Amino acid sequence: MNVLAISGLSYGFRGPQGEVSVLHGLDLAVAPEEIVIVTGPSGSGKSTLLSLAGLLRRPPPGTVHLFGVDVGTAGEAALGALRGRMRFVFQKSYLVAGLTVLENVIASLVALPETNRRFDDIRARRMLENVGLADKVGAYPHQLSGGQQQRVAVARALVALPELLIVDEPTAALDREAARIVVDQIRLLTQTMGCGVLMTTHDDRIMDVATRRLHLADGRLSQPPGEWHAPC
Ligand SMILES: Nc1ncnc2c1ncn2[C@@H]1O[C@H](COP(=O)(O)OP(=O)(O)OP(=O)(O)O)[C@@H](O)[C@H]1O
Repeated sequence: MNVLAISGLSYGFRGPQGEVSVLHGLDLAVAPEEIVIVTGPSGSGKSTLLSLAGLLRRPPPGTVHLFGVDVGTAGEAALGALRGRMRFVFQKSYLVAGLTVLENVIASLVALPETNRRFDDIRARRMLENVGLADKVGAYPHQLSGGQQQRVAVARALVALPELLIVDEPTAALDREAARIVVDQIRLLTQTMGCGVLMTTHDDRIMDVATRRLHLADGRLSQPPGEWHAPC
C-alpha cells in the first residue's frame, strides 16, 4: 500500500482579490522505499503540497490518503495516530532552544509507544553518531553552526523510524559534505526500514538520491524538464 496517495487535489488561498488557485487536480503517490523529489519554481506550490500531505493543512475530503486513511475526513484521534507515523524536516531546524542536542532528539521519541524508555537515549545517541554529531550531544542549539543544527533536525526526524518522511529543502544551508550525510541517512532509512519520502529541493547536489522526480508548475505535476534517469 502507498504511504501517501493524492488524487485530484486542488487547493487555493483566499486573498484580497478572491480565491487564488495554487494546485490543480494533482495526482501523486509515494510507496514505501521511494524517494520522490518535487522541483519547481518559487511560488509554484511545493510547500503548500507538503503542508497538505503532512497534516499541516486540511485537504478536501477524498483527495489525500495517508496509510490508507482519508485525511480530509479523519477525526482528531485518527490524525494523532497518523502524526506518530510520519516526521518532517524543514529548511529551518526548529530545535527547542532550552534542550540539549540529545534531548531534542529524544523528544521525537517520547510520544511513541515503547516499553523501555532507556532505549530512547541509546537510539538518539546512535542517530547523532550517524549524522556526525556524537561529540555535540550535550551542546545547546545556539552553540552549533546552522549546518550542525540542521543535522540534529534530521536525526530528530529519522530516530523515530517514520513510515513517511516529508522534507522541505533540507540541504539549502548545508555544505557539500553535510548535505551528503543528510541524504545518505535519508536513503538508509528508506532502504532499511521501507520509509517513503516526499522531498522538495532546488539542490542539484542531492538529486541523485531520488528514485523518482516530478516537476510542479502552474499547479500541475509533470516529468522534470530535460533528461533525467533514476539511479540504478
Ligand atoms: N497562507 C497563504 N495565504 C495566501 N497565499 C499563500 C499562502 N501560502 C502560500 N501562498 C501562495 O501560494 C503560492 C504557493 O506558495 P508556496 O509557498 O507553496 O510555493 P513554493 O513552491 O513552496 O515556493 P518557494 O520555492 O519559494 O518556497 C504562492 O503564490 C504564495 O504566495
